Amino acid sequence: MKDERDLSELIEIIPDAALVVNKDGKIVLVNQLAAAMFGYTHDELHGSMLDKLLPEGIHEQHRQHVLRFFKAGQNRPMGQGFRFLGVRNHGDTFHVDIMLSHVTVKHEPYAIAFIRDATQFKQTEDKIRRELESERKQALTDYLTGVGNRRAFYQELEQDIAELREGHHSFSVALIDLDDFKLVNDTFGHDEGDRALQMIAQGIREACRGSDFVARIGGDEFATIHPGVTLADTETILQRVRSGVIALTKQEGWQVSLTIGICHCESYSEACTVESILRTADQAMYNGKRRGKNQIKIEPLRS
Ligand SMILES: Nc1nc2c(ncn2[C@@H]2O[C@H](COP(=O)(O)OP(=O)(O)OP(=O)(O)O)[C@@H](O)[C@H]2O)c(=O)[nH]1
Repeated sequence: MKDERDLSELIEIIPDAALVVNKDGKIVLVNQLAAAMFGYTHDELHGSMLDKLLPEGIHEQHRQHVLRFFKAGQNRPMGQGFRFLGVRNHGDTFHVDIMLSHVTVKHEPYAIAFIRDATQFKQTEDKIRRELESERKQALTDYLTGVGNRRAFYQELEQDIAELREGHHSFSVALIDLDDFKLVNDTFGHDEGDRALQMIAQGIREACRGSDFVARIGGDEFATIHPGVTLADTETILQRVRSGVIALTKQEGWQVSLTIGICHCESYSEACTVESILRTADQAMYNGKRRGKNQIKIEPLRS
């Protein structure tokens, strides 16, 4: 670039908001589009510090950024992860995408910044992020009861096994099967059966601790994971689950009891796999069913 005049003519004809700052962060040139974007007249911005266009909270961070930019000597194309919050004349903030290029005028280094209002872009990004998050949640939630589904249960269990392997907390898994639930459907109808499942899921969740995980993994079968517990703690929690659900269903006239099988993992061993933990808890539950239902059974985890 030959001189400042060339540069000021150039930035007026480009179709983006643009400004030129020296290495102290002072605005030495600004085009009409940039002034309008930030709600100033050209003269109000010309000669001001760039800080004027940024929220106070990021002034220091931005100064460091300018220093690094002049030191590194590299340009930053639009869309390469450089987004700042701008502040307009009247104080409202908005997201801006910035492209930075080095320019030398009479042997002095300057930065030329092309600025785009990213408000719309940011809103779209946020919307997509929220939609993805909600889809992810839905994919892991049981549609009827709102607790986790089978897929979520497997994910959670795999996570707990991985943490146990790294030496973290012990955990227990319980399979909770409703006794003679068919009778509820047969007596009160399927819709009432659905309502019973919803209330039972809620009852199980309320009887568990906040850190426990509850899922419905089959029609009338629930599963829970209890991190950081001893076997005795697990029994206490599941006694509470059992008596809570019995009281709740008695109150509603359904009279549902539970048979529960527990597998406790105290420390990591080769036997700590999803399959063998579930097989063990299932065996315990099956023993409970065989011995008359409405009880809690525990099986040791074997390889
Ligand atoms: N309302 C409703 N019923 C369901 C749902 N999923 C499964 N069931 C019912 O749950 C009952 C399960 O029956 P079984 O597997 O024989 O079990 P059970 O009657 O609880 O008997 P035991 O497990 O041997 O004590 C069946 O009547 C299914 O129709 C559901 O989403 N909604």
